[in-house]
Amino acid sequence: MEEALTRALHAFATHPRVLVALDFDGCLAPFVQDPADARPLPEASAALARLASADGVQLALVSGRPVAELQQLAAPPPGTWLVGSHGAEQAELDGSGQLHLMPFTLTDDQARVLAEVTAAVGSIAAAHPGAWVEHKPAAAVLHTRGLAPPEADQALAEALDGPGSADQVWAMRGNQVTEIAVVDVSKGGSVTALRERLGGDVAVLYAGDDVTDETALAVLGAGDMGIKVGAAETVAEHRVTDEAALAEALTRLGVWRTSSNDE
Ligand SMILES: O=P(O)(O)OC[C@H]1O[C@H](O[C@H]2O[C@H](CO)[C@@H](O)[C@H](O)[C@H]2O)[C@H](O)[C@@H](O)[C@@H]1O
Repeated sequence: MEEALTRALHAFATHPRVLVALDFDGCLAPFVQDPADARPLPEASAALARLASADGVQLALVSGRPVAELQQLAAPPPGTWLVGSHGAEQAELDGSGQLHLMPFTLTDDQARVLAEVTAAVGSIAAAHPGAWVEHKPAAAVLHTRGLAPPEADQALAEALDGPGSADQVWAMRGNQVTEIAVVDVSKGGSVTALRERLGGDVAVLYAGDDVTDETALAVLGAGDMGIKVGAAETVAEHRVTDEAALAEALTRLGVWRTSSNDE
């Protein structure tokens, strides 16, 4: 691990209260062809369990995934806060691991727009064999991981320029996906809300790999710590090469955090 990252993590570990907020796909879990097969690296899961057991640490997963799916795939420790659908859904696991989901419903108008968007994205997928549509509570997602790059780029652009440019929708590019949502949410707004929920007096570590994570990395300030996973452009101050390197960083943080509490 780079010396600057080690030093920053060590300093971060000394804050009395910390929020450790993490993206899931491409961050805790390596990318796979079928989203249902994504799982956190075992080292990442062990690090989360250690962090969750430390005093003064609130753990949160902040994902584009629907909350129910995030819980099932990530299997986070009891006490973890969950943000799903890029901020549209909020939930928390209580001390015994029971999920409490905040009510979330679309208006009739949003439901109508989602149906239109879903149909349009379905037509684009049908025109590009190998592409497919993921259905979320507030969005339709065109997946192109099964396509060769030129066609994948074309299909993703068609989704952005077509249904993604309609009124009352918010389109975002992700890793080999274009997502079109009918609610205006972001991971940045979610991280700010999580901080406020803790009373504001808390240092925040956020790690993520994707364009959608940049909004969360951008709301960090003095005393916080942003970590980009991978080589893409970022506003984050720190970077790790891949999911395994992030798991190592989280493990160190957990060890420092728990050993300082033992002293
Ligand atoms: O915010 P995240 O937790 O990073 O979730 C982002 C999206 O992740 C999933 O798609 C991505 O991972 C898939 C499995 O590795 C991969 O096949 C796909 O190409 C990636 O874009 C998920 O399917 C989306 O709903 C999430 O928004």
